[in-house]
Amino acid sequence: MDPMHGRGLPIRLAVLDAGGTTVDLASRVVAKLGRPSEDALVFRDKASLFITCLQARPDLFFIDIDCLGDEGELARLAAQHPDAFLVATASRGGVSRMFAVLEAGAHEFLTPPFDTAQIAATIELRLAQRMRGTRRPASTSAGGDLHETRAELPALQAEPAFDAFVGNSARMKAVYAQIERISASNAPVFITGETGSGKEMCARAIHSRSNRAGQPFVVFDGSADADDQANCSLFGGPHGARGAFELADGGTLFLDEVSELELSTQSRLLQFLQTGEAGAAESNVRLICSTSRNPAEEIAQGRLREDLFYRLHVLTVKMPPLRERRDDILSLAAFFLRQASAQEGRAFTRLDAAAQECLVTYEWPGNVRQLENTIRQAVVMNEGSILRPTMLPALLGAGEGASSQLRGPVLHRTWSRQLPQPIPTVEPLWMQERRIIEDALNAFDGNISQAAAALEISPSTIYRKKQSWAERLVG
Ligand SMILES: Nc1ncnc2c1ncn2[C@@H]1O[C@H](COP(=O)(O)OP(=O)(O)OP(=O)(O)O)[C@@H](O)[C@H]1O
Repeated sequence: MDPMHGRGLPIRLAVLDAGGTTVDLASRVVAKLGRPSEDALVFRDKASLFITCLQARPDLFFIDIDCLGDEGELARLAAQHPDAFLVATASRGGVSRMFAVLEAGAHEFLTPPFDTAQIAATIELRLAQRMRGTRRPASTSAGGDLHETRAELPALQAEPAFDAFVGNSARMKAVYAQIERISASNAPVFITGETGSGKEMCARAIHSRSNRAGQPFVVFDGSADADDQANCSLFGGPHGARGAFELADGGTLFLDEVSELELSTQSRLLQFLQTGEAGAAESNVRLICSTSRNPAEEIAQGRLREDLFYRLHVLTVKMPPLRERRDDILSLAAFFLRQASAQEGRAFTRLDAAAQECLVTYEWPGNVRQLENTIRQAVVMNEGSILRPTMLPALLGAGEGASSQLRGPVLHRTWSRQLPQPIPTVEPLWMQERRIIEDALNAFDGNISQAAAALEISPSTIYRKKQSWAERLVG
């Protein structure tokens, strides 16, 4: 049997369009396909498109590229829906734009005037080729497939992708490539990135891939000691006390938060970079420094010596914040869930769809460390095999407001050391409604038709509600 190839199975179409032209085009094209189709999922903004489609798994996308933003977002959508057929539209084209859009993962790039018959024929052909033998079973009805489609979500990759790093987003792949290139050199490395984004992990990966791998890797926290103490701790003290440079001899010294060192200690560091001497002795140490602050601002404020910065800034890595690589959130969450469950003796194996949605839409100002702490807290405080949104801190579910309050260019370091605190609120009506509907969906294992029948509403009401929650959560 070849269920997806059969013409009886309705096509699920998702459209992103701020104006209306793309919706109109999509419906005219789908009408010509000679296949049944479900009611189109129409989105006015990209955030609700991403969230809802993660579960709905459309077969066909019509995306107004101007509404989506840029080709990077298109690549993200294509990566999330490798089996779907992706049509990008724009009011204006151009060869270079067309190449960029197709390279990002679109199958077609259309600009007016649209030849709907031609487009339908192309899609028909490609759908038949691409969808043969894949995805939803033929018996699945339009309203009753959430369970099946969710089960078909690609298995979350819970294994490290590179050294100890979990995450296969394009941004992290670029970081992995940079680490590989940088490892072979002996030059200083300067790592920037918000707190908790993985700077120390990056330094460890550079060390473990370098020819110093068998030698010590010493971490020195520039924010930890007062000046005199920092000087001694780094360069050695009176009475032969060994400093971090000596301890790291032959290996790598990772100097975290370099701009928090006093300027006199920064001068001694500069001296090391100029002469190779740390304290009285010659030192064979590779220096990797980091900051979670903006170096330009630190220099402007007089907290970071400009000459030191330029000496350090030979090879650089920028760790992207988690909110700029949301593709990694669920893999990381699955990894931390498995790890925390094993360590805490719990039975959690997966996150339900609503919990996934909470995690994917949150801003994560404390980055990967905050995600790790959040999952661990949920695992420790709860029992069961499925992690649900009610087990997560209220801050994540609150979505609106919470994220914008916490968003900011420079996050204070101490933020990541704290777990998000629940915000006491009266639960708005739509949230209560969402909880009731989600409980019903859970009770019927995600089957929308059955949940709708039990709630005495229509399946399409559930779809509409889900769409409106997604809009509220990002709104
Ligand atoms: N890609 C990743 N995969 C798995 N774990 C990660 C990843 N990135 C970070 N972590 C984990 O997140 C936590 C924070 O990482 P790390 O200490 O490297 O961040 P940082 O940027 O150095 O933080 P800070 O600025 O506060 O010093 C660690 O427990 C680390 O193991």
